[in-house]
Order: sequence, then C-alpha cells, then structure tokens
Amino acid sequence: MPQSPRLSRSSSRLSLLSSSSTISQDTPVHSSHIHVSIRPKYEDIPTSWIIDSNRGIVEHSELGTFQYDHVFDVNDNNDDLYQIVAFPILEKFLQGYNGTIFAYGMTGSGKTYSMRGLLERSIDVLFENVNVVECSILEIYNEKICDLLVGDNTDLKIVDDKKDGVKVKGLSEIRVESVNQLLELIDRGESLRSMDSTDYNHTSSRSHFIVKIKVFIVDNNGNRVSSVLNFCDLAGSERATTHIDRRKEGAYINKSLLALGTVITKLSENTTNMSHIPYRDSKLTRFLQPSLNGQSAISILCTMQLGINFIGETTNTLRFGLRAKNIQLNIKKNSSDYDVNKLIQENEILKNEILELQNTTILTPPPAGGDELYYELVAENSILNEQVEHLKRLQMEKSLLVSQSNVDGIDGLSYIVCEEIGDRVTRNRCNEIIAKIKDNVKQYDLRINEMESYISHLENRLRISEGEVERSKRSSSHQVSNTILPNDDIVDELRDEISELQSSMKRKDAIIRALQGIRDI
Ligand SMILES: Nc1ncnc2c1ncn2[C@@H]1O[C@H](COP(=O)(O)OP(=O)(O)OP(=O)(O)O)[C@@H](O)[C@H]1O
Repeated sequence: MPQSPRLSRSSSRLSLLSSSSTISQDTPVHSSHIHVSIRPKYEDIPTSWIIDSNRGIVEHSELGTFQYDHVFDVNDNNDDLYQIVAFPILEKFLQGYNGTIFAYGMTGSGKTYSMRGLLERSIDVLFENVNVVECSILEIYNEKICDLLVGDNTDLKIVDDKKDGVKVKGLSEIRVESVNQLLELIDRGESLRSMDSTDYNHTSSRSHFIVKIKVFIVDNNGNRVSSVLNFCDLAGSERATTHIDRRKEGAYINKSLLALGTVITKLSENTTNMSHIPYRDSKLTRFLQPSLNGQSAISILCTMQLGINFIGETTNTLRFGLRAKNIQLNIKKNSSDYDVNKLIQENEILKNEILELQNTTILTPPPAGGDELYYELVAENSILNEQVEHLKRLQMEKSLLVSQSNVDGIDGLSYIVCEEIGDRVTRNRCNEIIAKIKDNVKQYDLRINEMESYISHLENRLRISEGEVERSKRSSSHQVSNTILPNDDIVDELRDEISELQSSMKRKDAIIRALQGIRDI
C-alpha cells in the first residue's frame, strides 16, 4: 500500500502558493525525473510475474527485475492510485507549474479505468482550490486531432506557440465553474471518442484521449499566471488483427506509440545535449512536446496485464516505463504574460524549433522526385530563422522601450506634476525633460521605420519563395504527386507558423505604438 501522506478528497484543500507545499513559491526551477508507477490489473488467471509493491519491483524468473518509483498491488484502488500518481502533480499545477499525467499500456490493461479514477478525484480537489478553470478535450485518432467539445471540429493543426510551447489551432476552450460541469464535458468527450471492440477489449479506445485543464493564479507580484495540466489516456498498444479497420487504427496507434517510445529513449539517453528529438514524427509527440521537453512535471502510469499470454506486450510496457524513469526534468514555474525573461525563453524555444526543422530536413534525404519540396523547406526555414532573429531584436527593443518610457517618460512627467503641485517647478528642468522625451520619440520613430521596412523585406522574400515553390510544383507535379502528400502537411504547418510569427510581430509593433502614445501625452 502507498506510504506517502494522504490527503482525503474531502479535506484536500491545497495551500495555493504556500510554502508548506513540496515546492515553495520561491523555487522557480525544480529538478526531478519523470515519476513512473506500475499498476497490474487483477485477473484470476495464471501469471509468471511477481509483484512486490513494498520494494517497488516487478519480477520475472526469465526476464529479470524491473524497479519503479511505485508499484501498486493488484488490490489497490483508484484512491490509492490518486495519492501516488496524481496528487503530487496536482499540487505543483496549483502552484503555477505545468503538469502531465499519462496512462500507457497494452489494450485492455486498465488505462481508461485508471485515468477516469484519477480525473474524478483530481477534479474534486481542483474545485476545492479554484473557482474556475478552462478545459479542452481532444482525441488523436488515425493521426488526426479532433475537438471532442465540438463534434465536427476535426483534423486540427498543431502550431508553435510562444506562450504554451505548442497550440492546437481552433481547439475550443470552455470556461468551467463546477465539478459536475467538468465531469459532464468529460462524459460527452468520452462518448464521442473513437471506440470499438477488439480481440482483447470489447470497449477498446482507438484513439489517444486528452483532457487539458488550465487554471489562472495570482503570483506574489500580483501577476496573473496560468498553468496547464494534461490527462492523457493513450490508446493501447496491440497485436495485429484480421479486421481491416482495426488493423489500420492499430497501425496508427502503434506508429504514434513507437514515436513516443523513440522520443522517450532519446530524452533518456541524452538529457544535457540538445540533439535532434523527433517530436514531429507523430501528432502525439508533437502535442506532448512542451511536457516532454523537461519543463513540465510528469507522472506516467503503466498498466500491465498479468496473463502469460501477454508477456511480450507487458515486457514492452515495463521497458518503456524504465526508460521514462531516466528522464530528468527541470520544471519551471510559469511566469506572467509580460515577463521579458519569459519572452527571451520563448524565442529560444522558437529558435530550437527552427534548428529542429533544419535538422529534420538535413537528416532526411530529399525523396525521389521531391527535390523541389526539399528546397522549399530549406528556403522557408531560412526565412523563419530570420524572423526569429528579428523577433528577438524586437523583444529586446520592447524591454528597452518599457524601461526607457518608465524612467524618462512616465517618471519624468510625474516628476513635473509633483513639482507643479509643490509650485517649485523650474522652466529649465521642464525643458530638459521635454527635450529628452522628444529625443526618445525620434529614436522610436526611427526604430519603427526600421522594423516596418524589415517586415516588408521578409514579406517580399516570402512572396518570392512561394512563387518559386508554385513554379517548381507546377513543373514537377506529376513526379511528386505520390511522395509529396505527407510533406505538404509540414509545409502547411510551416506556413501557419510564419503567419503566427507575423501576427506576433504586429502585436509587438502595437505595443511599441502604445508606448509611443504614452510619451506623446
Ligand atoms: N484495476 C481494475 N479493477 C477492476 N477492473 C478493471 C481494472 N482495470 C481495468 N478494469 C476493467 O478492464 C476492462 C478494460 O479496461 P480499460 O478499458 O480501462 O482498458 P484500456 O487499457 O483502456 O484498454 P484500451 O487500450 O483497449 O482502451 C474494463 O472493463 C475495466 O473496467
């Protein structure tokens, strides 16, 4: 049975931002590793596994010993599960850290059963601590993202987002104010989830099901900070089947789980060196990228079948859990929207993303007949690169403007007002400050002109690049028609990212203009 201190659901008010919690609010970065626990499903069938929950190990006479952060007893219930798997993550989530909980295991091993239990208990505790949350529910089915809050919102795209790392474009977010309201949404989402009967589970989930919950808290400095908690019930890994639809789904499921396994392996082998991590190999890994890149608290529940018929799948699950356990995390508390350091960090993420895109292109030789696409990607990558560099410059400008306007503009003006009130203002001092403000305005005008001409330069380049791509596509469309399809998706995503970056630049321009307005008062 679990040994950690318990917090019953009825008395589980967590002290928001309080120092009595495991991570104090003064600890912005917290080092740990992915927490991995194993839940064997009780069945009255012969087994060759030995479960030792006291020592946290699973043993097999031929396969050896597997050790984890926690191994549940077959008789442990969902309350026991909640204490170990969800509570520590929920606690951090309510202090401003992002968190992800996911269930991994073969089909029929109890992922959905366990995840439902965790969701219900976590939601109870959540609403004992906050009054309102935002919720999204989605599934990834056959490599397509579907919004389960709005039934017909299918095949959504994932784009980079400077705030949340990645964003599912067009995914609905619903404001929720009670436990029942949230459970009703989850029920509705579950009812829309792709399910079917398989050889091993009559009600098998054929998709990855994700409930994303966002809360807003106010930090010590009075800034509003948001944090995100994902509950992911993964589709089950499984063997080949004769049913054609199940076989196709199974191929997609296994492909994305394989991609997840590869990402986990790479991360566990290489925690300090930022080598290429293939997040883009599946929608699942792409969606989980901000969690898996080490900045989110993660708890993985591996569910296992004890039966001797499932030794292969169960061993895979146990090995997956061992690799995940090796991944180091440096989880960071989220900061408020207008934190300059956060902006710098976000641009770093964008930069890494570009590097990753370049690596992907460099590592993958151009497909036969698809050279045009290859050069198109290279061209777009270089534009993205320039844009990121430019955004970085803009962001530095912004922090400069903010500090200058504070010191020279707002502080200067308030100084005049104070002096006037005191009837001690001197004309010379007044002239000095006005001259300084005028000088600043001139400089800002120059900067804005420079930025505008740079944006139009980028837009020009983009137009030229798109023209070239169109021309080369027309001249070789018959050659590439078979190979280009999956890569077209990437090109679309890149275009989306470019337009996101352009809007971001526009937003920053607006901020600069607003600051100029303050000075002109
Ligand atoms: N710990 C448990 N105690 C009692 N019943 C369980 C337990 N785990 C799973 N079950 C039951 O086993 C069946 C299969 O479980 P579940 O649907 O959760 O598996 P799954 O891993 O999500 O499968 P799939 O990947 O095919 O969706 C369900 O009827 C569920 O109620």
